[in-house]
Amino acid sequence: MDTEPVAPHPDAPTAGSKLGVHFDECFGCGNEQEAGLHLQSTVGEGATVRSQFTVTEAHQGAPGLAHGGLLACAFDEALGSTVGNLLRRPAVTGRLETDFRRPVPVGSTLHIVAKLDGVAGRKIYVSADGHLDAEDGPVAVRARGLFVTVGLEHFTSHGDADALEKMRAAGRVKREDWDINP
Ligand SMILES: CCCCCCCC/C=C\CCCCCCCC(=O)SCCNC(=O)CCNC(=O)[C@H](O)C(C)(C)COP(=O)(O)OP(=O)(O)OC[C@H]1O[C@@H](n2cnc3c(N)ncnc32)[C@H](O)[C@@H]1OP(=O)(O)O
Repeated sequence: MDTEPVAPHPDAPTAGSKLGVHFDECFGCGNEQEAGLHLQSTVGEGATVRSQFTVTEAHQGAPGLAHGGLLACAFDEALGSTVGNLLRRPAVTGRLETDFRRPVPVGSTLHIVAKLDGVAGRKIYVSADGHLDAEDGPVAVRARGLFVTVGLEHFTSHGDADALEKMRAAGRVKREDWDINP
């Protein structure tokens, strides 16, 4: 199936909108994960989302340097948030590819710009660049992801049966936020 260009959903948040936490216990963005990444995201121009996170001592691999898997986690979150918020489709990561181009030291902030690249049926292609310490800083990490659209039952049948209720109770993602039959 050919990949088609994709535009944000008509009800997607507009450029400049700050995106909230989608789940308090999420390692990527949640407030209740002390050692988590606490990624903060804002919708950018076009089909983009801008995210930042600061590397702490909890994220080390080698002394003083971010663990590559943790950096991949940041991109998973940034790309997933781009898909979820801009397309309003429930989707999970099928494939995540990362290029580590420069070391990322503890204390540095990664500025991630993620964009929608296209869709082919249930497959959603996204990519992102992570700039070191400034929006126009050198690219330290680059990632490409394939997300696959799923039904909401993916989360309740494979994860927590009460997943949707828990997110709704916390004022987070609601069933009506999703375009379930795009
Ligand atoms: C105001 C706005 C409100 C809106 C609300 C927004 C709020 C914010 C929202 C959201 C933020 C979220 C942030 C979270 C970020 C983190 C995300 C994660 O980390 S997710 C966890 C890790 N991923 C998994 O656990 C998946 C495990 N895998 C699976 O469950 C399955 O393998 C699945 C669903 C991916 C696919 O399984 P199948 O049986 O449904 O479908 P099949 O046929 O296998 O695949 C469909 C198509 O995709 C391709 N595909 C699947 N995996 C692939 C791969 N690894 N590489 C290449 N192609 C792959 C296949 O070849 C197929 O393509 P062909 O249709 O045939 O062309």
